[in-house]
Amino acid sequence: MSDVVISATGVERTFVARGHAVHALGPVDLIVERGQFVAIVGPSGCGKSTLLRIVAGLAAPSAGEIVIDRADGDSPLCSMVFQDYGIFPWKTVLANVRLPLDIAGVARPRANEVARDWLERAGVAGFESAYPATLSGGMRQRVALARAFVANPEILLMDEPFAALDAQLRLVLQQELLRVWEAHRRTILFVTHAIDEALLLADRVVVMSSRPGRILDDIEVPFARPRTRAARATAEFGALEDHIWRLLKGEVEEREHAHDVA
Ligand SMILES: Nc1ncnc2c1ncn2[C@@H]1O[C@H](COP(=O)(O)OP(=O)(O)OP(=O)(O)O)[C@@H](O)[C@H]1O
Repeated sequence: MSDVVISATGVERTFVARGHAVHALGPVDLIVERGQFVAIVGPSGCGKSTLLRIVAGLAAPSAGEIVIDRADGDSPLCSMVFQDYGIFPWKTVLANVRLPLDIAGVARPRANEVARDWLERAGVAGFESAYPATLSGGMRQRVALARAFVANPEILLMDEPFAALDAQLRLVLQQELLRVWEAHRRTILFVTHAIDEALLLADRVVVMSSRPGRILDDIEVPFARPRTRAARATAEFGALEDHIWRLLKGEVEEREHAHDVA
């Protein structure tokens, strides 16, 4: 029996801006099983962030239905990790990571212990008293990851979390995320513009059309982990990358053509 955690049926979202309705998303049907790592790729403005916000309960669908099945009623539903870290500059690293536990009313000694444990796992041990401004982008994103995992959410929603990092750092943090995910198996929805990142990390890659974002393809990634440099250099990996690239390229070209005609 499969264990479905996210079940979206006919989900759509329309925004009204300056008197005009913008059909941003959908209809989208999406089933995600518990513990799956799902990457979402799609052209700019196709509604990827909107979809994450709907899953998080931060935005309501204009049509359709989304059902989230919680395995543990005590855990928060979702934690979000953004490209710009989303950590508070006026709080120390420890206080930032401890925040979800403070909100949950966990006693301070226990909260500090759990937060320190996650800082160590995320590779930021020793920086507990530092303020975010004194840290590099990579360190800040590690703090954001530690805070997301501390919350022990049912679902981790990651919106281009590594997009602002340089290529080497991005590789390091991708590996760190996989290491933590393999140990703790949270369900992850991970939005990225990088096809290779999606194929490196995810169990499934959901490819979206240009706005209004619909699902063009939903691909099971057939490569065993760890997906080493050698595995990524194979013809199979290249062919899948190419397939996704062609889908996205077609979408972008079609949209540009529509603009030319208009
Ligand atoms: N609050 C809002 N009011 C009006 N329009 C909005 C609002 N939020 C998003 N949109 C529009 O909805 C569309 C989808 O936006 P969204 O941010 O979800 O796309 P995205 O795929 O995440 O984009 P990107 O890849 O550029 O981050 C865009 O055209 C955007 O301008």
